[in-house]
Amino acid sequence: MTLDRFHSSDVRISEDLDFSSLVSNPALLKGLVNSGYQRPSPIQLKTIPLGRLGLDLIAQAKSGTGKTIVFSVIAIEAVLSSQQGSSNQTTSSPNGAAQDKDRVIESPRAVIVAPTREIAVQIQEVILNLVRSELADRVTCHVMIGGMPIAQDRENLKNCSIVVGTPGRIKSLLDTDHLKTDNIRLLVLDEADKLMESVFKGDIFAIAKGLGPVKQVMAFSATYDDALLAELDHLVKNPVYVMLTDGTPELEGVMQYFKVAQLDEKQKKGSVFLKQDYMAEAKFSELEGLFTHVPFYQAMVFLNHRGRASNLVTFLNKRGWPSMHITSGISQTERLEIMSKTRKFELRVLVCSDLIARGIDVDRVNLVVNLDLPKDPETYLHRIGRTGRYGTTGLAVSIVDKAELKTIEILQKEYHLTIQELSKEDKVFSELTDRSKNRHHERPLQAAEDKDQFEKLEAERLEREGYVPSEDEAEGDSEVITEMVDESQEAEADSFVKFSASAEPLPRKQNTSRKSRKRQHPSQSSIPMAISSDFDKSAKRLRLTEEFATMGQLDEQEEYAEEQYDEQEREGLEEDGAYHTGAEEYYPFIPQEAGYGTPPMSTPFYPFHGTGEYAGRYDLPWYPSDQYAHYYHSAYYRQPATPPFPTRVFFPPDLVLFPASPYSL
Ligand SMILES: Nc1ncnc2c1ncn2[C@@H]1O[C@H](COP(=O)(O)OP(=O)(O)OP(=O)(O)O)[C@@H](O)[C@H]1O
Repeated sequence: MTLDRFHSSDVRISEDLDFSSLVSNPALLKGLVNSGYQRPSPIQLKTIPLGRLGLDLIAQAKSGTGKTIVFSVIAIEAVLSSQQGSSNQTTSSPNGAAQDKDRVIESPRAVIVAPTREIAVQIQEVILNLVRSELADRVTCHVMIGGMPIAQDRENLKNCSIVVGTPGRIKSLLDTDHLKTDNIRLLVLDEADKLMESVFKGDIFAIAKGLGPVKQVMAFSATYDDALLAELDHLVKNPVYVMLTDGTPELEGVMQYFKVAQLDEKQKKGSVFLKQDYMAEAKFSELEGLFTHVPFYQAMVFLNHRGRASNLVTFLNKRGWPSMHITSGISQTERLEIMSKTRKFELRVLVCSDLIARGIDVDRVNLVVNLDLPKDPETYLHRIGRTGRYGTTGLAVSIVDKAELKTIEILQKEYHLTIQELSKEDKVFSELTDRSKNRHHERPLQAAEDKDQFEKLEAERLEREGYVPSEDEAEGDSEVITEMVDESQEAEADSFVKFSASAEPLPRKQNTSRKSRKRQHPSQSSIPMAISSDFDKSAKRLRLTEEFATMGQLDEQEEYAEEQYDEQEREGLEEDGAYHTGAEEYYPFIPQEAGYGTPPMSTPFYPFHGTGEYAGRYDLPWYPSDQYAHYYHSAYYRQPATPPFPTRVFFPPDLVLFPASPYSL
């Protein structure tokens, strides 16, 4: 439900029209009104009539301006119109509702593909809301995504008018002939530019081919670049283009700021490892300051590091901000649970990777924070588009280190984004934090129960305000580790280290999926070679290559690839209809007596630091010796670096694994 409140021109239309001029079926119209949609947005006004005519479309409109409704309405209308005149046509009541005795058994008429499971689930919810009151018997919609039992999909396909899913799962249902294509007339690609990237492209083209020639294809996104548009042209024949933004699709209602996190003098002298760690901590405490001063209802915090995501969640929960995190390493059931908690307002903060930078719609999110900057400007725009939904207002703050400032400059200069500095001394900051003023990013909470829930969460948090971290947490055992570093080489090593920012204009990374790396013998991998050549025995330290320094970081492409891998590789395991985590594939050798059991897939990889083949095969941060694996492990988890080391598990021929510390888990 959407409140009657300020909406920016991003979603306002000048015509005095409502949905009745766009939708002919009275039951669908009622569904729109019941879901809170009165007046169409510009993209809805322009695109729904074209889609209903059966035209191929490539449409672009800013984040949160209602693209989902466009293709949902077109898909539902396609189902309804295909039922007219067919032999199993229902007897409709005067208002368009079907009689029970005439319940329609459907084979799919439309397939909607989205790059992530969360987006697919969200689209299904929108469609079910639209058909709930009067069309539930005529339009069935099921979501088919990786990480969930495929047997359920096969069952659901026995009566399903609209399939919504992720590429890998849809392709495997097509390959196994469970998804019948005879009646499919419409293919929708949501977040189409993402679906044209190498991770998905093969599957998308295979799906389009599998569906046969006579299809309407519609593609939607907030961002396209020329190369991806050219790819799309091979798929969407003779498209009508509806492009609603010139240049950068910056949302009018989202104010963007950046804030620089600093190290103190003592920290600046730390080792490169420790400086990374200190910077992460400095960013955490900037975030805490921001949360304490700037009022918000819900926030999404993006970062590029799985291990740090779980550390941040621990940090925030201790301080009274109920938080959870979603990255690709989390099992699908858990991911859905976390999204549901976010939607129910049980969480104040969702910590996430770029997996959910796109498409996710949580109306109460009025603050987005980047703790690391993303790799490309499109992802930046998608991230900040998680607030300011449907022309409302929101705040986006990037907490950056000095190196990342360069990326901010690129976003400002080359992409013409208005990102202002936010420093505590600023007027802007005091305005944002002045509770007596009408803050531009604050929006009313929609439901009465939301207000109660907000008060409850705030009261709980205030009780914990003034949380003092334990000594371990505050200082750790970093001194011990610092001593291991030869300071004379500090500057040299620093020159190898780059955080996520780049002086180049935000390059795209190549797709290096876990699948491909997993199968590579370490001797074939460039990463171990690069490290070992930089291992200076006399100085007893590593010289960091850029690749090495960024290990442990999440890569957006890689995360998406992992989703695909999960879907395709586990297919065989799911024949019995049970859900297999795949842990047995990833950790076949971890012996029970080591004290772990088999870790679930949701276990982040980064508590482990390995050497030799183990690291190469399982995509762990790689070290040339157990000493250095331990060194990094200790620096990362703030454990003493002195022997005795934590339990070591040896695998032939030269495999060493350090267990995660209790601190990190
Ligand atoms: N006509 C409308 N009137 C009121 N609210 C609307 C309307 N259309 C969409 N909305 C609401 O706007 C929000 C954003 O819509 P939606 O998720 O479809 O945007 P989007 O353009 O697909 O965004 P993204 O690019 O992030 O995927 C949703 O909460 C939706 O309920």
